Amino acid sequence: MAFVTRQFIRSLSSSAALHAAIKHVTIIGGGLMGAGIAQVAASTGHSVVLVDTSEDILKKSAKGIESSLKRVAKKKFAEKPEDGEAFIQKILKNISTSTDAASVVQGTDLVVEAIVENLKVKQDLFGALDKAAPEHTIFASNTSSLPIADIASSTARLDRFGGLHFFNPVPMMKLVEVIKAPGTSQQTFDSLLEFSKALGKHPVSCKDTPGFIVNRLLVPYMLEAVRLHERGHGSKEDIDVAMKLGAGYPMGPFELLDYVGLDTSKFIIDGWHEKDPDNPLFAPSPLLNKLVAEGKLGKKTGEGFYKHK
Ligand SMILES: CC(=O)CC(=O)SCCNC(=O)CCNC(=O)[C@H](O)C(C)(C)COP(=O)(O)OP(=O)(O)OC[C@H]1O[C@@H](n2cnc3c(N)ncnc32)[C@H](O)[C@@H]1OP(=O)(O)O
Ligand SMILES: NC(=O)C1=CN([C@@H]2O[C@H](COP(=O)(O)OP(=O)(O)OC[C@H]3O[C@@H](n4cnc5c(N)ncnc54)[C@H](O)[C@@H]3O)[C@@H](O)[C@H]2O)C=CC1
Repeated sequence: MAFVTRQFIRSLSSSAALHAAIKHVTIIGGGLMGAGIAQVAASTGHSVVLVDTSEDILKKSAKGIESSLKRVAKKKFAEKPEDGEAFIQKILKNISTSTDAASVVQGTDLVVEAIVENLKVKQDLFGALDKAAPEHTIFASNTSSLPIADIASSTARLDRFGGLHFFNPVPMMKLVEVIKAPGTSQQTFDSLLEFSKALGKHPVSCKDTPGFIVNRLLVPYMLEAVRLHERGHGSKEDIDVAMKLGAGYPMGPFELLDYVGLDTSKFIIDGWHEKDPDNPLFAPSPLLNKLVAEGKLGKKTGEGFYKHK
Protein backbone atom coordinates (compact mmCIF):
# COMPACT_ATOMS: atom_id res chain seq x y z
CA MET A 1 0.00 0.00 0.00
CA ALA A 2 2.81 2.37 1.02
CA PHE A 3 4.54 1.41 -2.25
CA VAL A 4 1.40 2.16 -4.26
CA THR A 5 1.04 5.51 -2.47
CA ARG A 6 4.69 6.38 -3.08
CA GLN A 7 4.31 5.40 -6.75
CA PHE A 8 1.14 7.49 -7.00
CA ILE A 9 2.80 10.53 -5.39
CA ARG A 10 5.81 10.09 -7.65
CA SER A 11 3.60 9.94 -10.76
CA LEU A 12 1.68 13.02 -9.59
CA SER A 13 4.85 14.95 -8.91
CA SER A 14 6.38 13.93 -12.23
CA SER A 15 3.30 15.10 -14.14
CA ALA A 16 3.35 18.28 -12.05
CA ALA A 17 7.02 18.66 -12.96
CA LEU A 18 6.06 18.33 -16.62
CA HIS A 19 3.60 21.23 -16.21
CA ALA A 20 6.03 23.25 -14.11
CA ALA A 21 8.69 22.60 -16.77
CA ILE A 22 7.03 24.96 -19.24
CA LYS A 23 6.43 28.16 -17.33
CA HIS A 24 8.66 30.59 -19.14
CA VAL A 25 8.15 30.88 -22.88
CA THR A 26 10.08 32.82 -25.50
CA ILE A 27 8.21 33.59 -28.71
CA ILE A 28 10.36 34.63 -31.66
CA GLY A 29 8.50 36.72 -34.24
CA GLY A 30 5.87 39.25 -33.19
CA GLY A 31 3.78 39.17 -36.39
CA LEU A 32 0.30 37.75 -36.90
CA MET A 33 1.07 34.41 -35.27
CA GLY A 34 3.75 35.24 -32.69
CA ALA A 35 1.66 38.04 -31.16
CA GLY A 36 -1.34 35.69 -30.93
CA ILE A 37 0.70 32.89 -29.33
CA ALA A 38 2.21 35.38 -26.84
CA GLN A 39 -1.27 36.62 -25.94
CA VAL A 40 -2.64 33.14 -25.30
CA ALA A 41 0.44 32.01 -23.34
CA ALA A 42 0.31 35.15 -21.16
CA SER A 43 -3.45 34.76 -20.66
CA THR A 44 -2.90 31.26 -19.29
CA GLY A 45 -0.35 32.41 -16.70
CA HIS A 46 2.92 31.81 -18.54
CA SER A 47 5.72 34.30 -18.37
CA VAL A 48 6.38 35.39 -21.95
CA VAL A 49 9.18 37.19 -23.76
CA LEU A 50 8.26 38.27 -27.28
CA VAL A 51 11.19 38.84 -29.64
CA ASP A 52 11.34 40.60 -33.00
CA THR A 53 13.91 42.49 -35.02
CA SER A 54 12.97 46.07 -34.06
CA GLU A 55 11.33 48.05 -31.27
CA ASP A 56 8.87 49.48 -33.80
CA ILE A 57 7.61 46.05 -34.78
CA LEU A 58 7.35 45.05 -31.11
CA LYS A 59 5.30 48.19 -30.39
CA LYS A 60 2.92 47.20 -33.18
CA SER A 61 2.72 43.64 -31.76
CA ALA A 62 1.93 44.99 -28.27
CA LYS A 63 -0.81 47.21 -29.70
CA GLY A 64 -2.30 44.22 -31.56
CA ILE A 65 -2.26 42.10 -28.40
CA GLU A 66 -3.95 44.85 -26.42
CA SER A 67 -6.72 45.35 -28.96
CA SER A 68 -7.31 41.59 -29.20
CA LEU A 69 -7.49 41.42 -25.36
CA LYS A 70 -10.01 44.27 -25.43
CA ARG A 71 -12.26 42.13 -27.64
CA VAL A 72 -11.90 39.23 -25.20
CA ALA A 73 -12.53 41.48 -22.17
CA LYS A 74 -15.57 43.11 -23.78
CA LYS A 75 -17.22 39.71 -23.96
CA LYS A 76 -15.95 38.33 -20.65
CA PHE A 77 -16.82 41.40 -18.61
CA ALA A 78 -19.93 42.57 -20.49
CA GLU A 79 -21.74 43.05 -17.15
CA LYS A 80 -18.82 44.70 -15.36
CA PRO A 81 -16.64 46.56 -17.91
CA GLU A 82 -14.55 48.16 -15.14
CA ASP A 83 -13.06 44.71 -14.35
CA GLY A 84 -12.03 44.32 -18.00
CA GLU A 85 -9.16 46.80 -17.76
CA ALA A 86 -7.65 45.05 -14.71
CA PHE A 87 -7.93 41.73 -16.60
CA ILE A 88 -6.06 43.18 -19.59
CA GLN A 89 -3.32 44.77 -17.46
CA LYS A 90 -2.77 41.54 -15.49
CA ILE A 91 -2.16 39.63 -18.74
CA LEU A 92 0.03 42.33 -20.28
CA LYS A 93 2.24 42.19 -17.15
CA ASN A 94 3.16 38.61 -18.13
CA ILE A 95 4.67 39.82 -21.43
CA SER A 96 8.01 41.53 -21.93
CA THR A 97 9.72 42.23 -25.25
CA SER A 98 13.25 42.08 -26.61
CA THR A 99 15.22 42.43 -29.84
CA ASP A 100 17.98 40.11 -28.59
CA ALA A 101 16.83 36.49 -28.74
CA ALA A 102 20.14 34.98 -27.58
CA SER A 103 20.14 36.93 -24.32
CA VAL A 104 16.54 36.16 -23.35
CA VAL A 105 16.55 32.41 -24.01
CA GLN A 106 18.96 31.87 -21.15
CA GLY A 107 16.08 31.52 -18.70
CA THR A 108 13.45 29.92 -20.90
CA ASP A 109 11.75 26.51 -20.85
CA LEU A 110 10.33 26.69 -24.36
CA VAL A 111 11.12 28.66 -27.51
CA VAL A 112 8.29 28.96 -30.04
CA GLU A 113 9.51 30.30 -33.36
CA ALA A 114 7.02 32.19 -35.59
CA ILE A 115 9.25 34.10 -38.01
CA VAL A 116 9.21 34.23 -41.81
CA GLU A 117 8.49 30.91 -43.61
CA ASN A 118 12.04 30.44 -44.90
CA LEU A 119 14.12 27.36 -44.05
CA LYS A 120 17.53 29.06 -44.07
CA VAL A 121 16.36 31.96 -41.86
CA LYS A 122 14.76 29.55 -39.38
CA GLN A 123 17.87 27.32 -39.34
CA ASP A 124 20.15 30.32 -38.71
CA LEU A 125 17.97 31.45 -35.83
CA PHE A 126 17.82 28.03 -34.14
CA GLY A 127 21.52 27.39 -34.76
CA ALA A 128 22.36 30.56 -32.81
CA LEU A 129 19.78 29.89 -30.06
CA ASP A 130 21.04 26.34 -29.56
CA LYS A 131 24.33 27.72 -28.26
CA ALA A 132 22.62 30.23 -25.93
CA ALA A 133 19.72 28.22 -24.45
CA PRO A 134 19.99 25.92 -21.42
CA GLU A 135 20.05 22.14 -21.86
CA HIS A 136 16.44 21.60 -20.79
CA THR A 137 14.94 24.19 -23.18
CA ILE A 138 12.58 22.76 -25.79
CA PHE A 139 12.56 24.32 -29.25
CA ALA A 140 9.39 24.38 -31.35
CA SER A 141 8.57 25.83 -34.74
CA ASN A 142 5.17 27.16 -35.83
CA THR A 143 6.08 26.53 -39.49
CA SER A 144 3.14 26.06 -41.86
CA SER A 145 4.89 23.89 -44.39
CA LEU A 146 8.58 23.18 -43.73
CA PRO A 147 9.81 19.84 -42.35
CA ILE A 148 10.52 20.15 -38.62
CA ALA A 149 13.48 17.77 -39.07
CA ASP A 150 15.07 20.16 -41.61
CA ILE A 151 14.71 23.15 -39.26
CA ALA A 152 16.00 21.12 -36.28
CA SER A 153 19.07 19.96 -38.23
CA SER A 154 20.83 23.25 -37.44
CA THR A 155 20.85 22.32 -33.73
CA ALA A 156 22.31 19.61 -31.51
CA ARG A 157 19.00 19.06 -29.68
CA LEU A 158 16.96 16.95 -32.10
CA ASP A 159 15.34 15.16 -29.13
CA ARG A 160 14.15 18.47 -27.66
CA PHE A 161 12.77 19.85 -30.93
CA GLY A 162 9.21 19.55 -32.22
CA GLY A 163 6.46 21.37 -34.05
CA LEU A 164 3.69 23.46 -32.49
CA HIS A 165 1.45 24.65 -35.30
CA PHE A 166 -1.17 27.21 -34.25
CA PHE A 167 -3.98 28.68 -36.36
CA ASN A 168 -4.89 32.23 -37.19
CA PRO A 169 -6.40 34.02 -35.26
CA VAL A 170 -4.64 32.24 -32.39
CA PRO A 171 -6.90 33.55 -29.59
CA MET A 172 -9.99 32.11 -31.36
CA MET A 173 -8.77 28.93 -33.07
CA LYS A 174 -8.85 25.94 -30.73
CA LEU A 175 -6.52 23.62 -32.66
CA VAL A 176 -2.80 23.07 -32.23
CA GLU A 177 -1.01 20.50 -34.38
CA VAL A 178 1.79 18.94 -32.32
CA ILE A 179 4.44 17.48 -34.59
CA LYS A 180 6.73 14.62 -33.67
CA ALA A 181 9.72 14.65 -35.98
CA PRO A 182 11.84 11.47 -36.24
CA GLY A 183 14.29 12.87 -33.65
CA THR A 184 11.69 14.28 -31.19
CA SER A 185 11.75 12.38 -27.88
CA GLN A 186 8.51 11.07 -26.38
CA GLN A 187 9.14 13.31 -23.33
CA THR A 188 9.40 16.42 -25.50
CA PHE A 189 6.31 15.42 -27.48
CA ASP A 190 4.36 14.87 -24.23
CA SER A 191 5.52 18.25 -22.88
CA LEU A 192 4.31 19.96 -26.07
CA LEU A 193 0.94 18.21 -25.81
CA GLU A 194 0.68 19.27 -22.14
CA PHE A 195 1.67 22.82 -22.99
CA SER A 196 -1.00 23.02 -25.73
CA LYS A 197 -3.62 21.85 -23.23
CA ALA A 198 -2.36 24.37 -20.65
CA LEU A 199 -3.05 27.06 -23.27
CA GLY A 200 -6.66 25.86 -23.44
CA LYS A 201 -6.16 24.44 -26.93
CA HIS A 202 -7.07 21.08 -28.44
CA PRO A 203 -3.90 19.34 -29.65
CA VAL A 204 -3.80 16.75 -32.41
CA SER A 205 -0.73 14.58 -33.08
CA CYS A 206 0.91 14.92 -36.49
CA LYS A 207 3.73 13.27 -38.36
CA ASP A 208 6.41 15.47 -39.90
CA THR A 209 4.81 15.44 -43.37
CA PRO A 210 4.29 18.46 -45.69
CA GLY A 211 1.51 20.70 -44.34
CA PHE A 212 0.81 18.28 -41.46
CA ILE A 213 -2.99 17.79 -41.52
CA VAL A 214 -4.76 21.13 -41.96
CA ASN A 215 -2.51 22.89 -44.47
CA ARG A 216 -2.09 19.77 -46.64
CA LEU A 217 -5.84 20.02 -47.24
CA LEU A 218 -6.42 23.77 -46.90
CA VAL A 219 -3.60 25.27 -49.00
CA PRO A 220 -4.30 23.26 -52.20
CA TYR A 221 -8.00 24.15 -51.77
CA MET A 222 -7.22 27.88 -51.55
CA LEU A 223 -4.88 27.69 -54.58
CA GLU A 224 -7.52 25.76 -56.55
CA ALA A 225 -9.91 28.66 -55.88
CA VAL A 226 -7.33 31.12 -57.30
CA ARG A 227 -6.82 28.91 -60.37
CA LEU A 228 -10.58 28.64 -60.89
CA HIS A 229 -10.73 32.46 -60.84
CA GLU A 230 -7.66 32.73 -63.13
CA ARG A 231 -9.45 30.53 -65.67
CA GLY A 232 -12.34 33.03 -65.61
CA HIS A 233 -14.72 30.49 -64.08
CA GLY A 234 -15.90 32.71 -61.23
CA SER A 235 -15.34 36.09 -59.61
CA LYS A 236 -13.51 36.04 -56.29
CA GLU A 237 -16.60 37.49 -54.63
CA ASP A 238 -18.84 34.71 -56.01
CA ILE A 239 -16.34 31.99 -55.10
CA ASP A 240 -16.14 33.35 -51.54
CA VAL A 241 -19.93 33.53 -51.18
CA ALA A 242 -20.28 30.06 -52.70
CA MET A 243 -17.92 28.44 -50.19
CA LYS A 244 -19.46 30.28 -47.24
CA LEU A 245 -23.09 29.57 -48.13
CA GLY A 246 -22.58 26.30 -49.96
CA ALA A 247 -19.99 24.63 -47.77
CA GLY A 248 -20.50 26.44 -44.47
CA TYR A 249 -16.95 27.82 -44.27
CA PRO A 250 -16.63 30.93 -42.04
CA MET A 251 -14.53 32.67 -44.71
CA GLY A 252 -14.26 32.19 -48.47
CA PRO A 253 -10.86 31.13 -49.92
CA PHE A 254 -9.89 34.65 -51.07
CA GLU A 255 -10.86 36.18 -47.72
CA LEU A 256 -8.85 33.47 -46.00
CA LEU A 257 -5.80 33.98 -48.24
CA ASP A 258 -5.86 37.68 -47.34
CA TYR A 259 -6.21 36.73 -43.67
CA VAL A 260 -3.32 34.23 -43.71
CA GLY A 261 -1.08 36.58 -45.73
CA LEU A 262 -0.31 36.20 -49.45
CA ASP A 263 3.44 36.15 -48.80
CA THR A 264 3.08 33.25 -46.35
CA SER A 265 0.75 31.42 -48.76
CA LYS A 266 3.26 31.91 -51.60
CA PHE A 267 6.17 30.67 -49.45
CA ILE A 268 4.18 27.52 -48.70
CA ILE A 269 3.15 26.70 -52.27
CA ASP A 270 6.55 27.60 -53.78
CA GLY A 271 8.34 25.35 -51.28
CA TRP A 272 6.09 22.39 -52.06
CA HIS A 273 6.29 23.03 -55.83
CA GLU A 274 10.09 22.99 -55.67
CA LYS A 275 10.03 19.57 -53.97
CA ASP A 276 7.21 18.08 -56.08
CA PRO A 277 7.09 20.03 -59.39
CA ASP A 278 4.77 17.55 -61.13
CA ASN A 279 1.99 17.82 -58.57
CA PRO A 280 -0.66 20.12 -60.11
CA LEU A 281 -2.02 20.96 -56.64
CA PHE A 282 1.28 22.70 -55.88
CA ALA A 283 1.51 24.69 -59.14
CA PRO A 284 2.37 28.39 -58.64
CA SER A 285 -0.32 30.95 -59.38
CA PRO A 286 0.52 33.97 -61.61
CA LEU A 287 -2.14 36.08 -59.88
CA LEU A 288 -0.84 35.31 -56.39
CA ASN A 289 2.73 36.00 -57.53
CA LYS A 290 1.70 39.34 -59.05
CA LEU A 291 -0.03 40.54 -55.87
CA VAL A 292 2.95 39.56 -53.72
CA ALA A 293 5.34 41.35 -56.12
CA GLU A 294 3.18 44.47 -55.72
CA GLY A 295 3.45 44.25 -51.92
CA LYS A 296 -0.26 43.42 -51.63
CA LEU A 297 0.10 40.84 -48.89
CA GLY A 298 -3.47 40.83 -47.58
CA LYS A 299 -5.04 42.19 -44.40
CA LYS A 300 -1.66 42.94 -42.79
CA THR A 301 -0.69 45.46 -45.53
CA GLY A 302 -4.21 46.80 -46.14
CA GLU A 303 -4.67 45.13 -49.54
CA GLY A 304 -4.48 41.67 -51.09
CA PHE A 305 -7.24 40.15 -53.19
CA TYR A 306 -9.43 42.73 -51.44
CA LYS A 307 -8.88 46.19 -49.95
CA HIS A 308 -9.02 46.27 -46.14
CA LYS A 309 -9.68 49.23 -43.87
C1 LIG B 1 -1.64 29.13 -42.75
C2 LIG B 1 -1.52 28.21 -41.58
O1 LIG B 1 -0.42 27.71 -41.34
C3 LIG B 1 -2.66 27.78 -40.76
C4 LIG B 1 -3.81 28.72 -40.59
O2 LIG B 1 -3.89 29.45 -39.66
S1 LIG B 1 -4.96 28.64 -41.78
C5 LIG B 1 -6.19 29.76 -41.23
C6 LIG B 1 -7.10 29.13 -40.20
N1 LIG B 1 -8.11 30.08 -39.82
C7 LIG B 1 -9.33 30.08 -40.35
O3 LIG B 1 -9.68 29.24 -41.15
C8 LIG B 1 -10.18 31.22 -39.90
C9 LIG B 1 -11.54 31.17 -40.53
N2 LIG B 1 -12.36 32.27 -39.98
C10 LIG B 1 -13.02 32.19 -38.81
O4 LIG B 1 -13.00 31.18 -38.12
C11 LIG B 1 -13.82 33.40 -38.41
O5 LIG B 1 -14.09 34.17 -39.56
C12 LIG B 1 -13.07 34.30 -37.35
C13 LIG B 1 -12.98 33.52 -36.01
C14 LIG B 1 -11.67 34.70 -37.80
C15 LIG B 1 -13.83 35.60 -37.16
O6 LIG B 1 -15.14 35.31 -36.90
P1 LIG B 1 -16.33 36.17 -37.57
O7 LIG B 1 -17.58 35.70 -36.94
O8 LIG B 1 -16.16 36.06 -39.05
O9 LIG B 1 -15.97 37.66 -37.23
P2 LIG B 1 -16.14 38.48 -35.90
O10 LIG B 1 -17.59 38.73 -35.59
O11 LIG B 1 -15.25 39.67 -36.09
O12 LIG B 1 -15.50 37.58 -34.77
C16 LIG B 1 -16.18 36.52 -34.09
C17 LIG B 1 -15.73 36.49 -32.67
O13 LIG B 1 -14.34 36.26 -32.62
C18 LIG B 1 -13.69 37.27 -31.85
N3 LIG B 1 -12.36 37.50 -32.45
C19 LIG B 1 -12.04 37.44 -33.76
N4 LIG B 1 -10.73 37.66 -33.92
C20 LIG B 1 -10.21 37.87 -32.70
C21 LIG B 1 -8.92 38.15 -32.22
N5 LIG B 1 -7.85 38.26 -33.03
N6 LIG B 1 -8.75 38.30 -30.88
C22 LIG B 1 -9.79 38.19 -30.04
N7 LIG B 1 -11.04 37.92 -30.43
C23 LIG B 1 -11.25 37.77 -31.75
C24 LIG B 1 -14.60 38.46 -31.95
O14 LIG B 1 -14.47 39.32 -30.84
C25 LIG B 1 -15.98 37.83 -32.02
O15 LIG B 1 -16.48 37.55 -30.74
P3 LIG B 1 -18.07 37.55 -30.48
O16 LIG B 1 -18.70 36.81 -31.63
O17 LIG B 1 -18.22 36.84 -29.18
O18 LIG B 1 -18.44 38.99 -30.45
N1 LIG C 1 -0.27 33.59 -41.23
C1 LIG C 1 -0.85 32.46 -40.84
O1 LIG C 1 -2.07 32.30 -40.96
C2 LIG C 1 -0.02 31.37 -40.24
C3 LIG C 1 1.36 31.37 -40.30
N2 LIG C 1 2.08 30.36 -39.72
C4 LIG C 1 3.53 30.35 -39.76
O2 LIG C 1 4.00 31.18 -38.69
C5 LIG C 1 5.21 31.86 -39.09
C6 LIG C 1 4.99 33.36 -38.99
O3 LIG C 1 3.92 33.74 -39.83
P1 LIG C 1 3.17 35.14 -39.63
O4 LIG C 1 3.06 35.47 -38.19
O5 LIG C 1 1.96 35.06 -40.47
O6 LIG C 1 4.23 36.13 -40.32
P2 LIG C 1 4.39 37.71 -40.16
O7 LIG C 1 5.02 38.19 -41.40
O8 LIG C 1 3.09 38.32 -39.71
O9 LIG C 1 5.41 37.84 -38.92
C7 LIG C 1 6.73 37.37 -38.94
C8 LIG C 1 7.51 38.20 -37.94
O10 LIG C 1 8.80 37.61 -37.76
C9 LIG C 1 9.75 38.65 -37.65
N3 LIG C 1 11.08 38.11 -37.95
C10 LIG C 1 11.56 37.72 -39.17
N4 LIG C 1 12.82 37.23 -39.01
C11 LIG C 1 13.10 37.30 -37.68
C12 LIG C 1 14.24 36.93 -36.90
N5 LIG C 1 15.32 36.39 -37.45
N6 LIG C 1 14.19 37.14 -35.56
C13 LIG C 1 13.09 37.67 -34.97
N7 LIG C 1 11.99 38.04 -35.67
C14 LIG C 1 12.00 37.84 -37.00
C15 LIG C 1 9.26 39.71 -38.63
O11 LIG C 1 9.81 40.98 -38.33
C16 LIG C 1 7.75 39.64 -38.42
O12 LIG C 1 7.30 40.54 -37.41
C17 LIG C 1 5.53 31.35 -40.50
O13 LIG C 1 6.39 30.25 -40.39
C18 LIG C 1 4.17 30.93 -41.03
O14 LIG C 1 4.26 29.96 -42.04
C19 LIG C 1 1.48 29.32 -39.05
C20 LIG C 1 0.11 29.29 -38.91
C21 LIG C 1 -0.76 30.28 -39.54
